[in-house]
Amino acid sequence: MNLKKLIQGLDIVSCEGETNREITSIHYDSRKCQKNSMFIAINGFNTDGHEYISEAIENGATTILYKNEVNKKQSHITYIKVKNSRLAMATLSNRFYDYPSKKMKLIGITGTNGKTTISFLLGEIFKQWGVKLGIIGTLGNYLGETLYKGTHTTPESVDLQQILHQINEEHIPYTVMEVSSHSLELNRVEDTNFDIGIFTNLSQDHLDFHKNFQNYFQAKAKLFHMTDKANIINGDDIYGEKLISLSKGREIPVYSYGIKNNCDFVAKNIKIDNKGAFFTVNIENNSEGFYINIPGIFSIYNALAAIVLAYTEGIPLEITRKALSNLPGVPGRFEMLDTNTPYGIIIDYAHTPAGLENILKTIREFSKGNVIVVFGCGGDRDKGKRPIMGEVAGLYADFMIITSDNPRNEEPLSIIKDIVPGIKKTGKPYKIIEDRKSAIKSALAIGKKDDIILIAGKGHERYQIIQNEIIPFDEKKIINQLLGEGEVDAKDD
Ligand SMILES: CC(=O)N[C@H]1[C@@H](OP(=O)(O)OP(=O)(O)OC[C@H]2O[C@@H](n3ccc(=O)[nH]c3=O)[C@H](O)[C@@H]2O)O[C@H](CO)[C@@H](O)[C@@H]1O[C@H](C)C(=O)N[C@@H](C)C(=O)N[C@H](CCC(=O)O)C(=O)O
Ligand SMILES: Nc1ncnc2c1ncn2[C@@H]1O[C@H](COP(=O)(O)OP(=O)(O)OP(=O)(O)O)[C@@H](O)[C@H]1O
Ligand SMILES: N[C@H](CCC[C@H](N)C(=O)O)C(=O)O
Ligand SMILES: [Mg+2]
Repeated sequence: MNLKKLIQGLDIVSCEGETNREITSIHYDSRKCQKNSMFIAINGFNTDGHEYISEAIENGATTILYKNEVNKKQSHITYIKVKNSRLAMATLSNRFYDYPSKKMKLIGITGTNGKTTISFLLGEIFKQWGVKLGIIGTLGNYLGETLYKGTHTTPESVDLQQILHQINEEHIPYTVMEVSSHSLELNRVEDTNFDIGIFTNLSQDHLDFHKNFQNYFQAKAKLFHMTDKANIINGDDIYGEKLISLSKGREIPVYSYGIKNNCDFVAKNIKIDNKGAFFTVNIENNSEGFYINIPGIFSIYNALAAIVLAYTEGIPLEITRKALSNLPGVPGRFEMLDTNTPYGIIIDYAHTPAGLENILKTIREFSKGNVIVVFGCGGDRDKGKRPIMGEVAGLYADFMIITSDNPRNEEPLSIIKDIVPGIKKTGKPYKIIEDRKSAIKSALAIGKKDDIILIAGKGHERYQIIQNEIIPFDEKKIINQLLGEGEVDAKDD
């Protein structure tokens, strides 16, 4: 694309050098720059992109978009100074790929827990409907049936617009994407045209980044001002209620869902067993029955969000009903392993106090024996959630093994030390085993008939992040190996 055209109307502080040149790609990482590309220098939290400008040029960048001062400018390079390089990157990426979000129906999901699960429920509903759906989220980016692995739940703006463009190229009419609070705060989704926004819930997470709950909520709330067709909101969540009042000022419909409050779509006649949950919803004056084959009250909330979206899109209720009752399972979410053990083993991605509480409460309801939980907390992430997770585990489990999750650059034992005071409040027995594999091994050795062992926190992840290294760590394979038997259950491998 011609640079002059690309930067037209952009809020530019200064521009030096030739603007009549072709830009073949846009990059925020100097190591990825190609011939005739644009490098956008971002002043990050760890390092400063401005330090890599010469490397970007060596790799072929001919245009540099930047925010801070740049010394030693080269005459054959174009330098464009802006006030906010992340924001400019989002605007330029959107234009570079010719506004891809405008050419599809885009559904954004935000909230602390449930985003990936709801996107998978929608994936199954659309599959049954026979309409292609792109999915962008924690598990990667699905273009129809093809999975492209990603590094973030919500990609950086350039990557996001490139994926949306690819979705257009493949003639996929709908996309559902998880919109993380980081992405809303860091302008990754700026200028993206969302049709519908879905809100799941808000509870403690990511306060390392947002600093306080109000900022966290404000970041999430942005999505509901970016939508132009409808907002679908959990009316039982207090932050959902706030969003409903905020959305009322907008000229688009707001559909609320819930169990307790006076919502537009309310689940009633709830019956939960160890395989799933049945409930009815009043739709067009008919009491419609649904069964989701994932247990737990939280599954009903996830199902409701998907049902409302499907209903408002005109998807026949029969299709939604069939999809929800035959879900193939969401990788790493309430994944009950198929083992020959006298106890059950569940792998789940619960990594927040609310997530852990929901899953443990659900297991508690159907477990005939003891509930044993193996978990830790991520390093370099919200420290405040650690003792709360300890307390939640103590309240609902019979025995806990506290271990490492992704310690990143923290000392695993100091993370564990932050969890312990919460457990101590409950007086429940626990053990500390820093090495996650040994912790799992110990749980398998303790397990007795009818017990449930929950291995929480890492879900679909197949690695551990220790310092800056990503080390292979596949919980299913490890359990398999420890049990010394054949395949445990390799359905999503
Ligand atoms: C807090 C956060 O989100 N940080 C993101 C941010 O990093 P940053 O601003 O600190 O960047 P930096 O590492 O200081 O580097 C500054 C710039 O120098 C560039 N650079 C760096 C080195 C080099 O050799 N050359 C070069 O050009 C980098 O590409 C970058 O553009 O911008 C980077 C580039 O896009 C992201 O990779 C990085 O995600 C980090 C790795 C991360 O872990 N993010 C997590 C917390 C996250 O975003 N999670 C949410 C999900 C959360 C949820 O559960 O809801 C997500 O959407 O994935
Ligand atoms: N509606 C819900 N309410 C509370 N907890 C939930 C809900 N849905 C799922 N969970 C719990 O949270 C965990 C994570 O679920 P999921 O991956 O769907 O959330 P997410 O919002 O995509 O998380 P992330 O922010 O990490 O992408 C699940 O493994 C489960 O334990
Ligand atoms: N999306 C979440 C994932 C947490 C998963 C957990 N295993 C951890 O590393 O803390 C985050 O970035 O906080
Ligand atoms: Mg997710």
